[in-house]
Amino acid sequence: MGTLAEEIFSYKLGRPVHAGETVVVDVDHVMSHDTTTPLAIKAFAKLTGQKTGKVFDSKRSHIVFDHIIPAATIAAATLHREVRNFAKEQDISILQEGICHQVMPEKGFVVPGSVIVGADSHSCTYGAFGAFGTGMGSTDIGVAYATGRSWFRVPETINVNITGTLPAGVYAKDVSLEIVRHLGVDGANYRAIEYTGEVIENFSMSERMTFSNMAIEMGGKAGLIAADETTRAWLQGRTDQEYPLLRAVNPHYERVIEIDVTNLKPLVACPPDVNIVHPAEEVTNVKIDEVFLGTCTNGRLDDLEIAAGILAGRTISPDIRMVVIPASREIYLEAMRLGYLEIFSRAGASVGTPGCGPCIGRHFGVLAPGERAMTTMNRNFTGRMGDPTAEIYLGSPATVAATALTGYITDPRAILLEESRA
Ligand SMILES: CC(C)[C@H](C(=O)O)[C@@H](O)C(=O)O
Ligand code: SF4
Repeated sequence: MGTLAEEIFSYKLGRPVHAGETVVVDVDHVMSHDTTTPLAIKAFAKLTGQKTGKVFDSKRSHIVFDHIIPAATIAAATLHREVRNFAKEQDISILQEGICHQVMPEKGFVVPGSVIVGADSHSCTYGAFGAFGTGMGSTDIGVAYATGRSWFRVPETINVNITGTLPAGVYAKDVSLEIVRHLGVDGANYRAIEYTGEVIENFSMSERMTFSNMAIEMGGKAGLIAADETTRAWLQGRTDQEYPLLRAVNPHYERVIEIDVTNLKPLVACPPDVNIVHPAEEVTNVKIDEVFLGTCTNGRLDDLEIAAGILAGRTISPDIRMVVIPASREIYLEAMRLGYLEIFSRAGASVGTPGCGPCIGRHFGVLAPGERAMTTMNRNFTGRMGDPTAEIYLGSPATVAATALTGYITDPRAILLEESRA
């Protein structure tokens, strides 16, 4: 009996567990990536003895190369080599086919009711599958690699209940930004956010992942959505594992937030914080230098489809550069088959290898001093995409595609309306 977070921990431990309790849990999977694994290896080596130590289970330990792939600098290439050597010693296969948070579910590692820890803050994305996924520092992940266990303080839960009908031109990302606007960047510190309501129930797995992904932008420990038939259908063919469809039972939520999306407009988060949210139509005078479509928030097939729909047969503003990076190889290949990549390329975009790309400003589209980017990312922190004086704006794939056409932040409804008249 309890919130979804309490139900998951109760299921894992085989006894009723309540918020506030500190528990030690056998984790189902442990993940780190090219940027965080080197530090995790240090912690792991300290704990286990460099030469003799073995990870708790090499099939449930995952290293993903995604943040700087292919290596952009000698330093990155050297780190990659160090991690490759560790992976070989430990019999861990390195996943090199996209962003960790996309690839982990695609490979069937994320099933409802499981607990997954990752050395990346957006590991909360797994909550979209009714799994308790959470990000931890590399030291904690080193310990999890060694022992297969992690400790948690079972979090209190904020329920975000989303109702109404999404207007045309408004997407899951806009709703996510609206939630951050409500809660603030620390409004869910060490809380689980549990998303419920008809809007969530009708959303695809991809749209649900956008929500769960952004839980950490409010300080959330997890961003949970109860698994259902949509989850089951997505997992079909990806895992043979049995799993429970857990849901909250008579939950006691710390807070309930009701959001009706019926009158929502396309939104933009302005720098330097994700909760500085304005309707796109109110910031249309902002001149943009680069647009970026991708990331673990919005680099999935439906995101590319929305943007391709807007860009088909058009070319981007000559004053702008556009970068498109599908979140995984699976998405890349499907987008290629469906002709989206051709649409982007013909429109004038650079299409990149699946991975994080310019999201953390390490390669493929860094910003010069004073430049501005309009992106589908989850964070607009100062300096994230390159020079510290550059600015980052966040919005939906539609807003990003519409902006690519005009060179200024553009409400996608303007373009969609024009299309429906034509
Ligand atoms: C580099 C990594 C540690 C970081 C994170 O944990 O989130 C990155 O993925 C990000 O999005 O800022
Ligand atoms: S795509 Fe961006 S937010 Fe997601 S894991 Fe990579 S760097 Fe972090």
